[in-house]
Amino acid sequence: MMRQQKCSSIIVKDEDTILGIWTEADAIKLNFRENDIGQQPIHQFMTSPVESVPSDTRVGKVVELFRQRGFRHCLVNYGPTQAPGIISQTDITLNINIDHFLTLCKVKAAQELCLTLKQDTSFAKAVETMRLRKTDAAVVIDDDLRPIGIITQADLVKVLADEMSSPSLTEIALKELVCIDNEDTLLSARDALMTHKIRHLVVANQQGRVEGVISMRHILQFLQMEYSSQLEDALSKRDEALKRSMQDLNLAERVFEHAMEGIVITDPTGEIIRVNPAFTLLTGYQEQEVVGKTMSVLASGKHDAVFYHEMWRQINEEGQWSGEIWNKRKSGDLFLEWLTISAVHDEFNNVSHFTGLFRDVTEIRKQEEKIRHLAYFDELTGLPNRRLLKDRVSMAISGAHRNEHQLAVMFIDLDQFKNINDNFGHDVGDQVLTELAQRLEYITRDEDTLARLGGDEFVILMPSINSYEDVIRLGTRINQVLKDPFLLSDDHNKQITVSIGASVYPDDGATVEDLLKHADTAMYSVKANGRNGLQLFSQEMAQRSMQHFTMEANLRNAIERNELSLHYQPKVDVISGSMMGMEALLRWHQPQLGAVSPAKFIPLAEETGLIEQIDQWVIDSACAQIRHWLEKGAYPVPVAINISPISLRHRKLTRLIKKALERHQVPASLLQIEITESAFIDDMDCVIMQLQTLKEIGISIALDDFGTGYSSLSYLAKLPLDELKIDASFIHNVPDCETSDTLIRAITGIAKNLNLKVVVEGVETNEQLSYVEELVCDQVQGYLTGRPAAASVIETNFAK
Ligand SMILES: Nc1nc2c(ncn2[C@@H]2O[C@H](COP(=O)(O)O[C@H]3[C@@H](O)[C@H](n4cnc5c(=O)[nH]c(N)nc54)O[C@@H]3COP(=O)(O)O)[C@@H](O)[C@H]2O)c(=O)[nH]1
Repeated sequence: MMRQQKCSSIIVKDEDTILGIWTEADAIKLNFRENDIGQQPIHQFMTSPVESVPSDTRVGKVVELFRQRGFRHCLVNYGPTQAPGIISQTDITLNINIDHFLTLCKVKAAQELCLTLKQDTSFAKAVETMRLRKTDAAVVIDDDLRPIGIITQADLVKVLADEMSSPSLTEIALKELVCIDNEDTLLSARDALMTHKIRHLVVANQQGRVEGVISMRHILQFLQMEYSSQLEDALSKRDEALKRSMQDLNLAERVFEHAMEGIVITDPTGEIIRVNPAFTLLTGYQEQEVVGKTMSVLASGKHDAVFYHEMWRQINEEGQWSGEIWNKRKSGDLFLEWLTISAVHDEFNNVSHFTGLFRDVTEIRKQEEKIRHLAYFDELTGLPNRRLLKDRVSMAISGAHRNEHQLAVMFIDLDQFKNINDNFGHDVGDQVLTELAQRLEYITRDEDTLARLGGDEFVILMPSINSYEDVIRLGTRINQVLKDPFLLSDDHNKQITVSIGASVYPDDGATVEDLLKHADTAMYSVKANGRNGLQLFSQEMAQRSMQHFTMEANLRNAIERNELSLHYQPKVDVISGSMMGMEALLRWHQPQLGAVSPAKFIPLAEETGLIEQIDQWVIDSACAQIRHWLEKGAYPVPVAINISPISLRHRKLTRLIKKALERHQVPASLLQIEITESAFIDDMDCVIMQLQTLKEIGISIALDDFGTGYSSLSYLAKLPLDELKIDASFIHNVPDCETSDTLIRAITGIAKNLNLKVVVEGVETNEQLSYVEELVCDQVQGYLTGRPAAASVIETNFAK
């Protein structure tokens, strides 16, 4: 029946019920050794149940089914009203449009190793072998192994149909044997199968040796394999993409939820759809309070319609806008935010959403503003700083130059501000500076600039003055506002004074630097002359300031360069004329400048802070010298050293002196300290404490230059003094000057009452000595009894 119908399968039915299918492949299941094989009922050998697919099943699915189950046929169901059809591998191979693909593939990629049967193999044996090897074709070969025919499942069906009993293989392998090269394309293999209407081609290599067979099944299986691998590839790519997009979505959600920036998503009309938690945190609005509303819920009212119009124009034209915008929190507080609005487009390039991303920049802007302010203003007083002052002076110079007028720069420095800091602490110092700034601001004009350069230095710029008188008038006003004392502590008020130096454009300089430098120089001149005053700059000052500068630079190296030395001046007993002591006087021999007077360099050292180092050197050198004299066996007399008020304020002074005495093994009784009245001006208690300690260890103390300073006699009783030295200026005027005479007598009287030794300084003449002899004075010190001299020279006095 199959041969008549030229088909490869038969559906076996019982009435309308399909029981199974019998294909050529099932023929291989038959036992061809049995004689009545053709009489066996078909249901014993058919495949049942029949695999079926709905008619709309995709070809790929059917191919996959064939591959999984090893079928070559499958029933196609058209529903209850229509008879089913059969789809075979051949149908698929012939009908799917895969020519292009088949051209690209070679026969060897799809061929199958074939079963070869010698031509004298029995038919039953051949069928058995084919069944066991599960092959649908076998190549019959001659004794030289050359192919002479091919047996397929269709040939087995033919044997059945013709009821042949034990035919030889050459009898049934009558079908044309078509060979194909294994390098040929699958397309030519398929075409050869169709052209010759055969199921199998023998695949031979270039030498004509049988390599295998290829059939429609093999071609289809190959396609199927390729198809599934490509499908698998496509599916895994799709899965990967899906996974990635899920991850992306997940990530986007997490970013949305945890972002520090507020995020708002609106629909194309601007209606809010979603906001993130940061939005709530920044604006105070919960999501449900803003969903369905527009962003105008946050409007601060600080921006006009033009601003918003321009913003939306940019979003519509460029898809994005970024900028700073003031918005309003739910609480009503305004805040500055950095906002980026972006348009989101769908696949048709229509706006599907708008996203707004913002962060609160109010604090950052405030900080920036603060940094900008700090760059130009002093933090403590809020006044313009040096940088801003320089800008203003520069502008004022341009204005003055253009309009041909004068301007003035006043340099103001607090007198003895260091003492306030040292004694009352930096907080009180800051308070004084702040109050001073306020008082100065009060008296400056709107057009003036009051600046703080740092420390206790202030500058007033007067951008336009009519004459020098204006500067002096302002100086007077400054003194007036300083008349009221400053409160330093609950029980301590202090009147503060300032030293002011002024320079005027164009007379004193044409540049910012020159005007400031010259005002500073003038201010220093006030300091040098006892502070608390106003000085206008002059050219001589410039010269002096230059010398000052050179001297300071040299003084810094004086100790290391061994340029300092001590000279000694005898203190002589008025009655006996014996040397009772010596005063060590510092000498500086600078190679270029020559001998520089201590009257010049000591104030400079005090100003620059070098004095402490110098005083240390003096203490150590004097002790070393005393030890030297002691070792030489010289008659020991106390050596007085001058200690600056600045060193006296530091507690470490007593420690230094003690150490020097120890180091050089000098008895404290051979050392005397000379101090001046100015040492008590600022912190008398501290100085008294230091002196008491020194006194306790046996050092005697002399008060120098008495009568020239503050001469407040009340403190004399409080001080642990041993000696009072009457300043040389008094003795120079006696006996002619009555005032000096009265004063000397009064001073000696007080000293005697306080049980203090009296030394008269500056005695140069015998007349002055006679005068002193009449008084009840103890000692004299002056050129008459001995000029200050080097240690080696003074040694000769010991003998006297
Ligand atoms: N802190 C320190 N100060 C010191 C030190 N050494 C000196 N000085 C102080 O420098 C000032 C000037 O001192 P100097 O130039 O040495 O002058 C002293 C004497 O040479 C001078 N003198 C002495 N007798 C006479 C005299 O008969 N006539 C006259 N015209 N001058 C005379 O007087 C100065 C001594 O002054 P005083 O100290 O007040 O006794 C001076 O203030 C020194 O104190 C130092 O090491 N450290």
